[in-house]
Amino acid sequence: MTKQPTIFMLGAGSMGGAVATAIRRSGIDAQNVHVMNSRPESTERAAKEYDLTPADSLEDAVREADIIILGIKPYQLAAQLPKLAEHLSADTLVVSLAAGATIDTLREHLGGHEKIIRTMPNTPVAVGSGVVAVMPADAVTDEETATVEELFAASADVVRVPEDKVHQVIGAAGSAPAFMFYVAEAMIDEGVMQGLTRDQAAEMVIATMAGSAKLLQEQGLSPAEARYRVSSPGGTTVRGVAALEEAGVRVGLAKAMRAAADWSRHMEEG
Ligand SMILES: NC(=O)C1=CN([C@@H]2O[C@H](COP(=O)(O)OP(=O)(O)OC[C@H]3O[C@@H](n4cnc5c(N)ncnc54)[C@H](O)[C@@H]3O)[C@@H](O)[C@H]2O)C=CC1
Ligand SMILES: O=C(O)[C@@H]1CCC=N1
Repeated sequence: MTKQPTIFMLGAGSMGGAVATAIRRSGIDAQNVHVMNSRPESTERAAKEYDLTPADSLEDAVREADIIILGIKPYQLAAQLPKLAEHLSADTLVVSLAAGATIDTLREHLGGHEKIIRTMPNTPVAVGSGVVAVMPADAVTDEETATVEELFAASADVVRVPEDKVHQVIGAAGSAPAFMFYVAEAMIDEGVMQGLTRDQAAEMVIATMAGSAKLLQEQGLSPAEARYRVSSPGGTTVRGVAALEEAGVRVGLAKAMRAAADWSRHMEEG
């Protein structure tokens, strides 16, 4: 393997932690992944949980990094990025995970730094089954983008998209695990309502969700075709699907994706 990059994770919470796990899974050693959270105790906790190296000094961590991953909240970027700017080398790659922060905004907060890759990941990267959309700034070379994509390759479907598609990506991937969890939660609750234990209901619903996704991926069927194959004429499934239609679940899911995308646009407008 060629020399490993030195990576600095600024903020390893829900998403940064998942990305840190992906980076370690890609084969980067713990000594080459430095982390800093809001407080020293939180930094120590994240370093332990994700098997990373705690950073003592922001200045040193930024100076030593080949790649900096921004895992802080969008509203913190304006205050925190200028602190990084003065220690950045021109060729340090800054990778943002943040919703609602454009490459132009990031560049401005980083004092004109050009080597920026915007991404939109989702939390299943933690278990090696995520999605990461990658949006490089114009000044980033294909080779630099590939270096970052390699960090995610073992943990996610990596998709390069133009930056203006990020809002649709948030609805379909970034926020979407929460929509799936919501569906799972509702189905588990109803299973309990009907007399299954919570453990039984959770096991069945989660295994069915995972199995259904795997079936679509492996058999290449459209979701509609896969659904038809479950639906016996005059049987139980068609009645269930009719109830979903009556309850407006299809429209509800579409509205959820649209609301997430609309809010993403709103965040970018500031
Ligand atoms: N949670 C998710 O599923 C997704 C989140 N994102 C993006 O990821 C980013 C992080 O979101 P979450 O992980 O959900 O938030 P979080 O609140 O779980 O994590 C934020 C982390 O930043 C750290 N932090 C706060 N202030 C800091 C400072 N001054 N210096 C260093 N670290 C600091 C906190 O200690 C915490 O670990 C956001 O920009 C969000 O838009 C993107 C896609 C999905
Ligand atoms: O809720 C959020 O704003 C972040 C971005 C996508 C998923 N979580």
